[in-house]
Amino acid sequence: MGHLGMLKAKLAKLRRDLLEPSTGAKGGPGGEGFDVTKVGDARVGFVGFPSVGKSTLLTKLTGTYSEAASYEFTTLTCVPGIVRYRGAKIQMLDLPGIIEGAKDGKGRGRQVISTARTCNLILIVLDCLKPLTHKRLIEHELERLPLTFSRIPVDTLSYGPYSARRKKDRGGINFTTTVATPKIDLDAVKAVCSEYRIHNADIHMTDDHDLDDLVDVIEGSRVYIPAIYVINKIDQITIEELEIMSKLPHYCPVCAFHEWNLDGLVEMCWEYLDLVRVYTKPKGKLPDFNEPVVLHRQRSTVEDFCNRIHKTLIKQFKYALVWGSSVKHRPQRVGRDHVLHDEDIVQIVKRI
Ligand SMILES: Nc1nc2c(ncn2[C@@H]2O[C@H](COP(=O)(O)OP(=O)(O)OP(=O)(O)O)[C@@H](O)[C@H]2O)c(=O)[nH]1
Ligand SMILES: [K+]
Ligand SMILES: [Mg+2]
Repeated sequence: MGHLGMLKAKLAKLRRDLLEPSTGAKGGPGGEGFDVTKVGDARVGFVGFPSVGKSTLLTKLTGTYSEAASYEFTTLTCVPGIVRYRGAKIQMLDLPGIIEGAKDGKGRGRQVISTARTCNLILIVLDCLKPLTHKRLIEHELERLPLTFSRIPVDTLSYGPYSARRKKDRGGINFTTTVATPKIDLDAVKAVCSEYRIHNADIHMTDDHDLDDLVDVIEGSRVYIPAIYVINKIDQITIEELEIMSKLPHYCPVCAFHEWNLDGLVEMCWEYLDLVRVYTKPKGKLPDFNEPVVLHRQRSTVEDFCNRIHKTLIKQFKYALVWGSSVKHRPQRVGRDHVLHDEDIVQIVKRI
């Protein structure tokens, strides 16, 4: 027994070593995510402590096998699967378990967190027998997750007294102003940006403001990733306990193993992803209800719709005809800035 115990401990230690990033390769300030291609209309990442059931959940939800076992750190990499729901393709990512200290580079923590940043929704998977302690620890690890800038299109970063234009990957921080003797200088701006992990941006100030204003502008432009707490293994608790957990906001109780409430979870993901399905209608033909163009609610204008169909379509755009809840008349003629609703039908009329 003693010998077996020692072997088990050694094995666990070796598995943990496997997870440690090799010396010196800490992956930069944000760390590098796993190299998994984004496919589909939205991406959902599973984050949680080891052995809470993330891989079991992926296998049951998507049909893509991800190894599950009773020992910790069974999953050492990112395993993608796909769920098709209401005409949309949702990519789901099973990730290695994270442990306390993940964000400081423990285990594959940084890689997991970097990958989580690329998601449109995060499922924080908890074991219902230890939800509260785990929940606090995970939230602490994810604390820097609110995205700064990374999902905001370049030309919309113009707020209040500042306009900040984010460059793609290089150029550093530039600061320009029309104020003769500004209260702040480039070094100060750089310091603030670095706190927010903004490494490349052009920041222009038209009136004399201080650093607090800059912080407010950046704070105001942060994009948060929605999250659902998936409480797994509810086969282990009583109905009374389950009832309490079901009432908590953003909680979704499931049993991955027996596939209990997985439909409920997918429905909740759909709701939190806030997607908009738009059906295309070619002239003189019926709309295509099988393959909707799936947009995100924040980016669901007619122009966004066109860009998803073809890069150059907007250049030939004259107007669009829209049927659905976003318009009063059916059809109604609209311009490129018109915001589309879920299940609208659109016909693009081109200039000749
Ligand atoms: N009772 C019960 N056990 C479950 C449930 N879901 C998963 N398990 C078990 O929990 C253990 C861990 O499951 P995994 O899917 O490997 O967990 P994981 O979160 O992917 O673990 P790591 O990859 O090691 O981080 C396995 O023995 C599963 O069979 C469930 O709903 N109920
Ligand atoms: K496991
Ligand atoms: Mg796993």
